[in-house]
Amino acid sequence: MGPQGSDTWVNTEKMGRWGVKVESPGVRYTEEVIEADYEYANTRVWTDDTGTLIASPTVAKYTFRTQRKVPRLGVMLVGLGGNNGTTVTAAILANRLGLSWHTKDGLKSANYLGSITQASTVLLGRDSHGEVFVPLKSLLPMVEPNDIVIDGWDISSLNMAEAMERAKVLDYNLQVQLRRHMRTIRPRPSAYFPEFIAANQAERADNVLAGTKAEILARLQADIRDFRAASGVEQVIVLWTANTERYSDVVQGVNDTADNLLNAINKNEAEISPSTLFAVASILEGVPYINGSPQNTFVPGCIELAEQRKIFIGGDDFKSGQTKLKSVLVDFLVSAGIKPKSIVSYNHLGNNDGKNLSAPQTFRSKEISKSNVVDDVVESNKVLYPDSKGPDHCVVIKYVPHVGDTKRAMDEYSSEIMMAGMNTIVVHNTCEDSLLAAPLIIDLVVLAELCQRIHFRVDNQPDFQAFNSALSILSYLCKAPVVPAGTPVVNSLFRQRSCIENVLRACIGLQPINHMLLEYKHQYITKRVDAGQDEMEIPVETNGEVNGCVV
Ligand SMILES: NC(=O)c1ccc[n+]([C@@H]2O[C@H](COP(=O)([O-])OP(=O)(O)OC[C@H]3O[C@@H](n4cnc5c(N)ncnc54)[C@H](O)[C@@H]3O)[C@@H](O)[C@H]2O)c1
Ligand SMILES: O=P([O-])([O-])O[C@@H]1[C@@H](O)[C@H](O)[C@@H](O)[C@H](O)[C@@H]1O
Repeated sequence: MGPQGSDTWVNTEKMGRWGVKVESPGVRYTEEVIEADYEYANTRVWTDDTGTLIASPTVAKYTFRTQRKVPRLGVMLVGLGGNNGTTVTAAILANRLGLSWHTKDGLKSANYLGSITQASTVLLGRDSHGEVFVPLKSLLPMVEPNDIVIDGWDISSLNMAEAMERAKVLDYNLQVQLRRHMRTIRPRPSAYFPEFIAANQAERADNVLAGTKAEILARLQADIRDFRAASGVEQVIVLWTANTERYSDVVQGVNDTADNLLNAINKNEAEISPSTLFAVASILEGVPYINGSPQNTFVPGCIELAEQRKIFIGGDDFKSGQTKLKSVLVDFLVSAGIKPKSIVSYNHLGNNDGKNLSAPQTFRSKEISKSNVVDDVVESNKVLYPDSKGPDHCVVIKYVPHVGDTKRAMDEYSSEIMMAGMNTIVVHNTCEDSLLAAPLIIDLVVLAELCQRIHFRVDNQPDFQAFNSALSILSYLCKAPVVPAGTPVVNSLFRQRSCIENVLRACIGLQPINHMLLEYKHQYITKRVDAGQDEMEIPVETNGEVNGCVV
């Protein structure tokens, strides 16, 4: 049987689904699991007593075990009625219904462009004709976004059809087709503490919960249980796509430990934000919580609570456009030995996110996440930055109502090149910001759900374990990755993507693609042999492999 009960492993018109099956002594398939032995090669570095840097190869033996049954997934969005919330909900409905709509540029159809799980491929290996690329989602059984059940909360009471219209993101002819489906979804009333977001958001806050923070926490937990029971979903993930909050102060005795955080909620402490309250509710209900905004939802006490309860948390702040490109350009420049000296990132947008970010305290949260994304690459090159002093870096966001969700981003990268030369790259980018973020929401929940089904054992450990609570594998999707203590923060986009690809490959017993192409870099002593309908040259002293393919 193939994944998810299919009876074939390769793409067929009938199924339209891909499934990759690995043939190897170290990979075992049962009805319930895919189990794979994997040698994890690494390099340990240390300095000996002469000051010489020593590098030593290491190998750890892992056994990965992935449950094959994909659960019916429910996703509860905090900020359901916002631009991102309405857009991702509409996209799932439009794809599920197979909708198409007329625009001035012709007939358009629903898709998941911008999602790496739904629209990207990975290099699997080589056959006798060359490289074979397969959809990333074919490596392991994953949730089908069309099957996701959406629910959530918003401080605005508009139903989802009204909220979609307010967002002004999707084409009118698509909205007309979606209206009757969207109007039946109405956000649940939410936790609203005005001091954590811009004052200008008060005008939409007509759907809020009253009571102490402990009473609100209990209500949010009840909402999660109610959704699970009423919808019949088997797994729930809560994801914050509500407004950016100001940073919470980390206060000893209030939110510095799990016990203090729970006590602080019971004492109705002021310095507990709505987003942290949602995180605590999710963790206490045993469901993963992902933060799509830049604020420090995961105060130390919240992280400790997640670790105690072994619940996944992920974030922060969707890495959707200007910052995503920055994490590529700076990586390219620095790894090419070119020295960025100044980076200026300006954008203006007119959606409600931009309106909320027009307040200094909420803008500061975003400024931090948009600025720190170059730190790892600067730190990686002491030839260019011996004192670790990186480039001048300026982030500007302006609220211009007229442009709506169609953000205008302008970036300037000025870099020092050889012999006192200067290189200046200017980028202009216009996009509907929510159409960049919505596919990331899909990827975040699809990957977080998959990680719940992956366990592994290392060397001779008797028991299988899960990933750490802070899901660092989600870093590719976030501006400010939340990682376990002591883990390096990686912002380089293609290092982050390689992490996802190679963890999925390890789960099916495949080594990382190393791009060395050694088999094409030396001359084989060959002989001509029959190979099916034609002849092929194969190496004489090998097991019949040529160009890495067994013939
Ligand atoms: N490209 C992007 O759109 C992008 C990229 C990265 C991060 N983000 C972040 O995603 C978040 C959402 O972006 P958006 O464009 O959808 O913004 P939005 O303002 O359109 O939507 C936010 C929604 O959250 C609601 N809300 C505010 N406080 C709430 C609370 N306590 N509980 C429940 N609902 C609450 C608001 O009423 C609104 O409907 C923002 O924090 C933004 O910074 C967006
Ligand atoms: O494009 P990007 O930097 O990845 O992310 C976006 C910012 O450019 C924009 O200013 C902000 O309003 C959005 O919330 C989002 O953060």
